[in-house]
Amino acid sequence: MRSNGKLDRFVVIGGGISGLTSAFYLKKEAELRGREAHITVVDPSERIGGKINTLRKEGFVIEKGPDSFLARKTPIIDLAFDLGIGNELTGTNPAAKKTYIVHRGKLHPMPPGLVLGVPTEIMPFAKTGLLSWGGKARAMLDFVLPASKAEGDESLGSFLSRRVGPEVMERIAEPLLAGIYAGDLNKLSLQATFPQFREAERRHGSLIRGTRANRGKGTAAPAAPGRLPKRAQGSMFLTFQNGLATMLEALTEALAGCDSRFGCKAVAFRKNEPGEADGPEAAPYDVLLSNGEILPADGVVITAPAFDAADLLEPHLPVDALRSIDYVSVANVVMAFDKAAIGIDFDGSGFLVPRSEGMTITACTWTSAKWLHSSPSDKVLLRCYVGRAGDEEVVDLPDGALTDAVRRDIKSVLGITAEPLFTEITRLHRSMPQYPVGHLEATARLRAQLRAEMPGVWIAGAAFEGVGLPDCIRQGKDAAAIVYDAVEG
Ligand SMILES: Cc1cc2nc3c(=O)[nH]c(=O)nc-3n(C[C@H](O)[C@H](O)[C@H](O)COP(=O)(O)OP(=O)(O)OC[C@H]3O[C@@H](n4cnc5c(N)ncnc54)[C@H](O)[C@@H]3O)c2cc1C
Ligand SMILES: Cc1c2[nH]c(c1CCC(=O)O)Cc1[nH]c(c(CCC(=O)O)c1C)Cc1[nH]c(c(CCC(=O)O)c1C)Cc1[nH]c(c(C)c1CCC(=O)O)C2
Repeated sequence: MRSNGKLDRFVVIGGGISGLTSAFYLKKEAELRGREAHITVVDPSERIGGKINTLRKEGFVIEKGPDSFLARKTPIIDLAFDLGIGNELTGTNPAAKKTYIVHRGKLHPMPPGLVLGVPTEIMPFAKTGLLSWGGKARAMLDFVLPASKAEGDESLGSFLSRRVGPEVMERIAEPLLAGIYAGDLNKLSLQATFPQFREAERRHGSLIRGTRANRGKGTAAPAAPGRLPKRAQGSMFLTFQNGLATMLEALTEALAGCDSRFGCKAVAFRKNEPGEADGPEAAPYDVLLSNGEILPADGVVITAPAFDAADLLEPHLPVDALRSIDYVSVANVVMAFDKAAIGIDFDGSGFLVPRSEGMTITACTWTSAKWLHSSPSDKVLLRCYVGRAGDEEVVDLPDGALTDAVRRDIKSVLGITAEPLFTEITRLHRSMPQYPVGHLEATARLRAQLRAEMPGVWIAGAAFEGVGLPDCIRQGKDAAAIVYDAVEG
């Protein structure tokens, strides 16, 4: 495959966590293989990191995008240690582990034993004020309803309403899962989001029984917790004590010697047939940039969102798999207060709001309680979320109207009327990919076509095999090995 005897040239499209990880591990692959690589990262934004966006201000560490990751998913922990920043990891405040759900305007603690909305302990579930007796009884039918014999994918919503009934789905599962995908459960693929649910039904004849059997298996602490700093051990969620941007800073340093084009978009992609392009610069692919530059490439990793990736690949391949991934727009409103002006000592990480409550916010994180490093000790930091599938117009309300709506909800649930010290609004348009039913097969087909028709080109990132930061990192790392294998031939 190599057309230039000395150098392997790679273009990474997208400077979010998937692309940066890919560039980092491409560099490592080159070292391992004893080869020399020239790597260029391209991104239309002037700012590195894609969705990751940490603001450090007045002693606060404010996450405007993702705020943490699941400790049991190790690729991000491996990357942290590969980057030499493992000692910066930190866990949630052990005194703020509870999560609440709003029901009829009031906060109810999530019953202990819920795993992703599935009850695994019967007593707390039986006692919760979140559900009616009918709703609880309907959920218990899961123990006796036969497992579906149908093969193939279905929606998360159809599965959950089949197994535990509409009330558990609407009052618990939907808000909880909206706190991951901001999605409509009736459209999200079960296989691409929670394949373990279907597996529980298949193997144990019941979602609840299966979830109980799996509880503790790989769900809590990460493998080899001993390598984590003490303050990170035993926590389900982790982050860095100076924010997720720590990872971007370490990656920037590790990628010194690589090239980048920030503020510049990849606009097209040319595949050169052998013999078609000549000269010392000739390469199997050319990536055309919005500034008119052409980057010759032996290997390309595309990590742009599916709709942007589709524009690039459309002239070469069928891209319906990419076009069928919808994206939901969300926003978050972060407010800082003087602790003295609030007068509540919150004992949880935050609360979720079911759609049926008719509020603007979908969730609220009591950030200063969940993450002790995030705020000075005499301050309170709240992060409120708006926008979910079917309710996205709210994201584009003008700043004043958005803040007013959020403050109305905070007043009605928490009684907070204090004036914020400052407010930070972040809008993330088309930011949450919604994996449609059949997503995994469609992705596999697309990748098989890429392998066959465009060796050396790969596609990875949040649109494909998991939206979580660790999943993006795993995909970026895999992409580096796959693309390098193809380039080395
Ligand atoms: C509000 C929000 C909260 C979240 N919270 C969490 C959380 O707490 N924990 C967690 O694990 N995950 C969370 N996620 C998910 C996670 O943040 C994302 O899935 C992940 O950051 C995506 O990384 P990525 O590199 O795949 O994509 P992105 O970060 O979107 O990067 C893709 C990049 O491609 C660039 N691009 C687009 N078109 C082109 C082009 N033509 N040429 C070149 N570049 C292009 C874009 O500018 C962008 O920078 C959250 C997501 C959102 C939106
Ligand atoms: C309770 C709650 C959740 N999520 C949230 C709360 C609010 C209160 C609080 O902070 O405690 C906040 C949140 N987190 C996320 C959203 C959606 C996007 C947005 O609007 O910003 C929202 C609204 C993304 C996410 N939240 C999470 C991810 C990562 C998912 C992954 O790694 O697969 C994302 C993109 C993690 C998360 N988030 C939640 C669970 C149960 C999980 C773990 C899922 C699992 O065990 O697999 C629920």
